[in-house]
Amino acid sequence: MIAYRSLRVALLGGGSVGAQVARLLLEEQEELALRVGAKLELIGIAVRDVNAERTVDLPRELFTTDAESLILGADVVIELMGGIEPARTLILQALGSGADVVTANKALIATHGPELFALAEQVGAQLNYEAAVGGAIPIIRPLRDSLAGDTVLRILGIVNGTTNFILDQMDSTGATLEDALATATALGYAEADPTADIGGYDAAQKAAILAGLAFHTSVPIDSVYREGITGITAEQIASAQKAGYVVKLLAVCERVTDPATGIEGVSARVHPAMVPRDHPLAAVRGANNAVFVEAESAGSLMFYGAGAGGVETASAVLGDLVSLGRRHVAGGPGLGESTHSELPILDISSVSTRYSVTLEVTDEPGVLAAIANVFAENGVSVELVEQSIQGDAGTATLVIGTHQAPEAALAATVDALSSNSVVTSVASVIRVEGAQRP
Ligand SMILES: NC(=O)c1ccc[n+]([C@@H]2O[C@H](COP(=O)([O-])OP(=O)(O)OC[C@H]3O[C@@H](n4cnc5c(N)ncnc54)[C@H](O)[C@@H]3O)[C@@H](O)[C@H]2O)c1
Ligand SMILES: N[C@@H](CCO)C(=O)O
Ligand code: NA
Repeated sequence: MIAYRSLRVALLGGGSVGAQVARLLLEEQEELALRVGAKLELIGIAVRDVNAERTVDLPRELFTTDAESLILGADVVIELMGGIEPARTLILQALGSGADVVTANKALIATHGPELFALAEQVGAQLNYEAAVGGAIPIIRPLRDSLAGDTVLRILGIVNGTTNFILDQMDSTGATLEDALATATALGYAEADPTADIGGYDAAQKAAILAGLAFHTSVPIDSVYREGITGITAEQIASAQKAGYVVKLLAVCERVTDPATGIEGVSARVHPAMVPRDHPLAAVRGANNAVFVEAESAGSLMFYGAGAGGVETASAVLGDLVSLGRRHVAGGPGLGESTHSELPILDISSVSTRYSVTLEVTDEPGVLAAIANVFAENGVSVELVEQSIQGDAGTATLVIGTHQAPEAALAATVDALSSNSVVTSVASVIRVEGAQRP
């Protein structure tokens, strides 16, 4: 096939991902032209500082600080600057001028997605964002396209590499959270300010994007329940290990029916969870990511690989570019977002799951029965209890595993336990995920 025309590509951002995208665009120019049916001509790279040191050797004349002028002459704009502004305004300008857009910007898609998709649809432009979730791992296109004929029931995702690395270090070496974070920082996994990762904010943005695609519903970022890993202790990891579980920061997106109202909707939440060691997600080690999808007809699927890294993420960006380049050549509008279901977004209190509750209690006759009674009174069924007596202090540690129970019932149980005279402290409450859907 002979490339019959040229597509002018403007790159916004020349950092970790942008520099690799630029390199691959230049090095693979001929092959990419054959795949697209048009030459992909890199017309410039907008950066903050044209003189900044770069790890990739790129032609100096491509760099500019004038992003607005650069996008004026582009057929395709690739946004790899990150952050909300000026990325949002530049993408709106690009779409408005008829250009197609590729972005890796999960923060922007999670917070301003509807505005961007509406404009893209209005002008018939394409907006692709495979790199926004799971870096190199194909997960956006599978949900948007391959699974478009199925009904997705639930997604369990390890979508943040930094926290997975930290929890894996704690699990495999017994390290504290502080020590594991220091290792992650020294190895370049964690940012100087790790709040977005360890606070679960990055994962919550990805959960909002995944839930929206899976359930054909707009899922605002502020409707995603979020807990980070900052409260996770070496003791919790060791206790989970003893019981045959591993602790992971999970993004859980699922169809739920509120037990109180019977309303059917969807829920998206991010929190640490115990996962059985024989679940495929337990095998996701280090900074890797994986998204486990349960669909009505397809059954269980897992998408696994590098969730970050400059060149790995560049793979997803180039895939998006080739895909929209082909459509650009063939003509016709882009793939619109599918949000026709607009299911109610239900609060975390509507969710039912299993829990592991660790209590410090006084060690005397009748305590076990009293504790069991509190669970029963609040409608939470106990699956197993483990007790370890702590020397001569007259206290014992109880680890109680529950059957599936509504979040609201568990919260009421924990409240009642906290004020019960035999309970010295509720040491830990952690959700248990990865069981078959009932
Ligand atoms: N690095 C990864 O592994 C990874 C993985 C998945 C997604 N992403 C996403 O990819 C995007 C880029 O990430 P990165 O790691 O390459 O970032 P980076 O910080 O390494 O690079 C950002 C680039 O954008 C330029 N830039 C930033 N603000 C600008 C402005 N106002 N005007 C002009 N230029 C500006 C900077 O000069 C720099 O060249 C982000 O949205 C990020 O969330 C990154
Ligand atoms: N900070 C993110 C980068 C990829 O989005 C992570 O640790 O996974
Ligand atoms: Na991806």
